[in-house]
Amino acid sequence: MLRLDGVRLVHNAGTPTEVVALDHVDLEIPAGQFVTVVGSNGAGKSSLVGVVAGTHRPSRGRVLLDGRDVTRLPDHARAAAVARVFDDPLAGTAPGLSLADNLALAGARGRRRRLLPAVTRGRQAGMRADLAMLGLGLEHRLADPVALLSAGQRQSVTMLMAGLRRPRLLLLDEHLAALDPRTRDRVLDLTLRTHERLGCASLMITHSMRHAIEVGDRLLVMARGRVVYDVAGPEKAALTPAGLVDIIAGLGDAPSDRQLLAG
Ligand SMILES: Nc1ncnc2c1ncn2[C@@H]1O[C@H](COP(=O)(O)OP(=O)(O)OP(=O)(O)O)[C@@H](O)[C@H]1O
Repeated sequence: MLRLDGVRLVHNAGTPTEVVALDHVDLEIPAGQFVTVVGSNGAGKSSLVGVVAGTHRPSRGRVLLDGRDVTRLPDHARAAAVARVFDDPLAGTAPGLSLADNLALAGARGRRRRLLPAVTRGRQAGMRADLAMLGLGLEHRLADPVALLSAGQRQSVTMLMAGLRRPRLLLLDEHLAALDPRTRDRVLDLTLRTHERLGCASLMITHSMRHAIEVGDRLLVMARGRVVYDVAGPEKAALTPAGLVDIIAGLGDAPSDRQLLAG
């Protein structure tokens, strides 16, 4: 589904602040596979997501989605196929619009029609059913502006909206990082259900060693812009948080305090 061939990404190329964020990245993720990604601060994880989403253009190499070369396509041209959820819970929703309008827009995203679709009674009932699954009481607040929701409620809605777009690829960029433990578990549960329901490929960046090991089918470790460790199945299941920290530390990248704390 997703394929990267020899991807290199250089920030601020040709200037004194030039940084090689990705180098020689070859990666193939089939539809239905859920991949977790860990690595120290600055290892290149967000750069990888940016290259796949189309916000960063590689200096070398190719990005293919379902066999189609999208390397030169901007992010908005990939929006129908790729949904991205950021670590900032306030980033994924339009605060001035109602919850109903945000959900309606999510359903229309990536399609040709740009106008806000009418929210019919039937659609409202569907929205209420989706929101009820979050267990946050949001099914009674369809008319409220999203700005009135808490950060955790907004991130839950953002995850719901990502699924409504029926993407082929879910990019989760530390999307659980800012949430309290209970909301984090709910959003993770919703993430996994969305992945299963869509049968899409998913790439989840995390600083939680436990999530990296316990969630998904395959685990990648990045260091200095490269994928340096790639495990799946029993080998992944046999890892421990402490062992994974040791692997990262052994790569010469000191694990951050955040990783150690996240365990
Ligand atoms: N827009 C940018 N301009 C210049 N350098 C950048 C930019 N974005 C990232 N970098 C640099 O590229 C490298 C990889 O950064 P990236 O954000 O991909 O790492 P990361 O693994 O996601 O880190 P973190 O865990 O801290 O979020 C770092 O050295 C970073 O400073």
